[in-house]
Amino acid sequence: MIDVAVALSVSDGRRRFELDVRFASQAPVVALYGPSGAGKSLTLQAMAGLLRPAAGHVRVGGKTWFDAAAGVDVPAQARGVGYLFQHYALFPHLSVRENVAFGLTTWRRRLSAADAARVDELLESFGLAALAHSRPCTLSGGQQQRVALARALACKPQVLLLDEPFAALNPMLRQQLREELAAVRARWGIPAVMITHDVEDVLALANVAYLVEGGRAVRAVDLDQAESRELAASALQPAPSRPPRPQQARLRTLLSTRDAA
Ligand SMILES: Nc1ncnc2c1ncn2[C@@H]1O[C@H](COP(=O)(O)OP(=O)(O)OP(=O)(O)O)[C@@H](O)[C@H]1O
Repeated sequence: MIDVAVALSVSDGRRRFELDVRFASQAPVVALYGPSGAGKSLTLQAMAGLLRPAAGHVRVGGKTWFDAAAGVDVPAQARGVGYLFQHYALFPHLSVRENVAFGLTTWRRRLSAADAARVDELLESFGLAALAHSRPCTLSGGQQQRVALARALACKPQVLLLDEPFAALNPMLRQQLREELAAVRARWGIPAVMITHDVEDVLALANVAYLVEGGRAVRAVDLDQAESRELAASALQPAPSRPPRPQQARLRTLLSTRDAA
């Protein structure tokens, strides 16, 4: 169960943005979908403990990571989050294998045999074994993305937080990597929250999608109950100026929760 209710305000002195996002889902893959600047990345950062909300809570898999009322605020490094950043953020001076193993090592400890086996399994799963000793700058975009995914999974996270995981890839690679991610995520049984602008990502990977607009989750779409990809895609269009269509009545049934809260 992923249960998020975060309220916070960010300001750089001239601009101010109010975030008040709530959603709760048992789904293995939750998508946060919506226009640029809607508050999706801030939500993920608050889940990861990189931003401290003024109010609300973050609960994942029965554990409370943050609860403003109860004074709970588990440090980011203790939350068990596998975070995939938009631009991968690989360490350029480390090899592929060292990047994947990064979260499992400390400056004085070598990898345990079990951790080393896990790293090797991830390298194998993502087709990276032959590149294990290469540096990130010598890899293609798709290969770099696989390294970032493997690194996010290496520390056995409670949840994967994926910020636009496929945005930098060409359409063919996107499709391939969606399939790889879906397979590996399911095999390791780790729930994920994914930010995306791309309806295809939602349709390929998510069980439920929350449309985020203006700092709020304004609508939930249960994709497991979607009657068709077309209907699900229609349901995810932002509200303004959507022309009335014959499917509208059927679409309403897709919107299992009109207000995501
Ligand atoms: N430190 C900050 N100070 C002021 N405004 C901020 C700060 N951080 C983020 N914002 C603003 O908050 C809003 C939400 O940002 P956020 O990064 O969550 O959007 P997003 O939905 O992830 O967008 P995108 O899809 O483009 O990545 C944006 O308008 C952004 O400019």
